[in-house]
Amino acid sequence: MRIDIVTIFPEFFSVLDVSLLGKARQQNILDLHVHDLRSWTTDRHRTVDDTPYGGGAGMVMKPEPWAQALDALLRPDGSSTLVVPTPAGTPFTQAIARSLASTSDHLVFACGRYEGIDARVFEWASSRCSVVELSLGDYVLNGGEVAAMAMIEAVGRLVPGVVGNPESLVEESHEDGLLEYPSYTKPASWRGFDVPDVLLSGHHARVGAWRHEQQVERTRRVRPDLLPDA
Ligand SMILES: OB(O)c1ccc2cc[nH]c2c1
Repeated sequence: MRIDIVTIFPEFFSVLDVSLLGKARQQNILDLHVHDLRSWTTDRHRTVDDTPYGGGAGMVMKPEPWAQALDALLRPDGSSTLVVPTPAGTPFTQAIARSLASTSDHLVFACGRYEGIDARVFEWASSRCSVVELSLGDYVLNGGEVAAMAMIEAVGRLVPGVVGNPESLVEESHEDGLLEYPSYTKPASWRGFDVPDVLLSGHHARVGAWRHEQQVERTRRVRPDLLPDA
């Protein structure tokens, strides 16, 4: 999978050189490139923003630098997916992460700043690629970079070969629509707190049943909206 990120803060993504995603880059499993939007400006001040039509506070990102960047990065065959982090987007979920990981092999992340990107950019881009506007949650960040980082990690880890043991992806929160069960490791008794006996029983069927019960109970308590009869 190739991932391109366009931002005015390219240094923000230097963290993608470490950990699992960094290793995947070194192994050419993930082909990840970060671009400075100002590379596509033409004026002496490398301007990327201007005042909003209709008035109001803040500035809006100019359309032309974005169009120049996307013209350079989007695949001519229309197979790219343009991912736009925005508070006004569709809530990002594990299902969307799975969909992006399995149906797109080229993602371009457009990280906005200020009050956002001129809306015409996405109208223009929609004839050149799939445009997906996604929200990290019902709160507002100062720009798209933090959201893009979270989305890139959630998608990147699902790409085959990135996570060493694919089994570890199966029993995670949201993978089966439920929150994950509580996990424990040695010692069996710690500061007066004991690991549930069933986990020490060696009885796999009972362990499996207990873990599912824990998932349902935790989901009902913390995220009842995820339960099928919600
Ligand atoms: O909260 B967010 O996900 C988000 C995304 C993009 C921009 C651009 C300016 N503010 C933003 C906030």
